[in-house]
Amino acid sequence: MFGRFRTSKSTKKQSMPTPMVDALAQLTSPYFPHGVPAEWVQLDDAKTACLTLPFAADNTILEPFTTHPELGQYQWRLAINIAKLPNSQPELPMTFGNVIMVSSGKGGVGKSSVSVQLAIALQQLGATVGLLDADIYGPSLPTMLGGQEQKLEINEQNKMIPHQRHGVWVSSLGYLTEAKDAAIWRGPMASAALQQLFRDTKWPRLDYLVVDMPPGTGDIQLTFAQKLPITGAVIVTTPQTVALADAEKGISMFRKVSVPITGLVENMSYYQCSQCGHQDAIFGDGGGVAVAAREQVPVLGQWPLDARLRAALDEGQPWLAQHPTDPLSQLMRTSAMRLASELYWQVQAKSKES
Ligand SMILES: Nc1ncnc2c1ncn2[C@@H]1O[C@H](COP(=O)(O)OP(=O)(O)OP(=O)(O)O)[C@@H](O)[C@H]1O
Repeated sequence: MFGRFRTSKSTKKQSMPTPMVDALAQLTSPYFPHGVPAEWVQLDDAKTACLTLPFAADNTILEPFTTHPELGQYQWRLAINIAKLPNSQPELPMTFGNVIMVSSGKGGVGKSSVSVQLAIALQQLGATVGLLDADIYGPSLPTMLGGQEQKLEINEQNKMIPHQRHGVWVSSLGYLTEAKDAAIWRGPMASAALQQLFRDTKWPRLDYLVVDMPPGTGDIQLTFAQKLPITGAVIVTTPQTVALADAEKGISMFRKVSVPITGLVENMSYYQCSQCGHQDAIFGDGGGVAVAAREQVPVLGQWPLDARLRAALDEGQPWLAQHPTDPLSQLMRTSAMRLASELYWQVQAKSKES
């Protein structure tokens, strides 16, 4: 289901009819804010077309093509060839793929859970993904992904070999030390350790590196945002008023250091009763969406508070990995697709400005 061709080269090139080029340019979809560039499409033959995307996606992105009066005359297939985008530190070499920081002003809003699930979702969308646990005071990724008993190996070049968990390459202090020992690290020591973890992990060729940041907007987050090559940041918040003020602080911190905010995930948006399906906005209704609108940040998704998500993470077996076709997993994959496309389009827009 999630396998993807990496390139779309076909031997014979068919020329594209003008109505098709026009329809592509005018196609409307959240993933294509400016239409679809004709060079992303290739006709395999008179009836089949291939869309090659520079960001991670699954076949659901083809829906507006297959239902379009003009484009729907073709059978569509999807290929991806993920672009390596410029980052916030142009002078630093980009060896980690596109770096996405997942951040929250307030603790406990589900930042680590969202990081894990976005990383797995991006991998399910055909990308090679790394996940860095920068939440140095409480590295929780080993619990959420499992494999705590297996310590990270160090090679002859003193580089850490990341673990592969549920298809994602993971590096965490929690795989080096006990979580309780990591908590003693403070200030400059923590900041240096983080940068070391970032650089001294022997990542394979990644399309995306998702970084689970420590909660808050203090010095450590600021140093990290300034010193590392970041492509975009994701803000996680609950709809609760106390979380929203901190989410806004996070947004302004990233803006101060010129890191683009790719989008916002509103986590625990509502609770859905597993018995009757009734939805209850127990942390308030749409607060994250309102902040996003005010700050002009795209909403990547509104995720429910769901006991199945929590139980799966507690067991080190994330829901997405265990139930990839479940609607809840599709919802998280849709957010990841939105993240990948926003990252691409925002960076494109910025490079056109400069
Ligand atoms: N949408 C959700 N539905 C159910 N449980 C959730 C959801 N999101 C997070 N949780 C649970 O809430 C708890 C806190 O989540 P998590 O550790 O991801 O938060 P955090 O913001 O990273 O916390 P910290 O500030 O400690 O780093 C975890 O037990 C997690 O499984």
